[in-house]
Amino acid sequence: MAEPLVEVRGLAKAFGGREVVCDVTIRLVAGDLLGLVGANGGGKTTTLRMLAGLVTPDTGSGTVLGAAIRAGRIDRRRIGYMSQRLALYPELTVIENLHFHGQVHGLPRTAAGDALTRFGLEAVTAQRFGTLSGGWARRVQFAASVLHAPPLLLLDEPTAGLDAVTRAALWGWIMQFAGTGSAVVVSTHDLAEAERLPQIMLYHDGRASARTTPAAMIGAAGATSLEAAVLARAQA
Ligand SMILES: Nc1ncnc2c1ncn2[C@@H]1O[C@H](COP(=O)(O)OP(=O)(O)OP(=O)(O)O)[C@@H](O)[C@H]1O
Repeated sequence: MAEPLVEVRGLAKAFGGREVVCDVTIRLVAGDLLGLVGANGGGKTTTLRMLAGLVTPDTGSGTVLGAAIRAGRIDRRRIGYMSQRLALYPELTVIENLHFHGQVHGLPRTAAGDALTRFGLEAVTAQRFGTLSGGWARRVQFAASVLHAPPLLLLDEPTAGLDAVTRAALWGWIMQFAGTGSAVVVSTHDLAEAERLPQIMLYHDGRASARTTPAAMIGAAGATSLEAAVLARAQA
């Protein structure tokens, strides 16, 4: 059996005495593409931040890339993390940001140029990151998060607010990246998008359903779409 890249059990996190993630268990091996799906405020971002080593779980156990999740030793350099906030340097141009990112990861200088071509960023090469439109900024963020070919890629609502063409391109790159043998976790509240993912966990108020396929969830609800299945669950 393949060695897990992530194997965590019973993760929980509270802020100000309110539990926002409760008893979440995730196991990922190379090639997995898992969607964390559900309404705003359900705990998806907090889960991703715990996997990224940015938030320490209050309880739970297990490892992320071999490091104990509660010991604060997760090697963040081996993780690609795309947050909902625009996390690159606004005053640097696109190529400068990618060069900087490449340098941090010890990549050859050619890596940034390769990424420009791969993700169709030539038109904005010399533009300051802070002046990009939302769609271009997301593309650049995605390029930065995969530049170092991390074995674990965590994407928080990567397609939120994007037009249909950019969204389709981004999903294409996400699927392609998962196919290279890394594990990818992607959060989304867009159920039509989630329906295309091979595996999902449905979040509601900090609790996540067992991992399943969209088809199984639709079938179990006797519904015709993931959206209808989730609505049926919410009204049950
Ligand atoms: N650092 C924090 N301090 C206090 N509360 C927080 C903190 N981080 C998250 N929360 C709260 O935890 C809850 C879960 O938030 P989280 O961002 O994990 O959900 P989400 O499913 O990703 O939602 P969204 O889709 O809106 O990003 C929310 O009510 C949020 O306000």
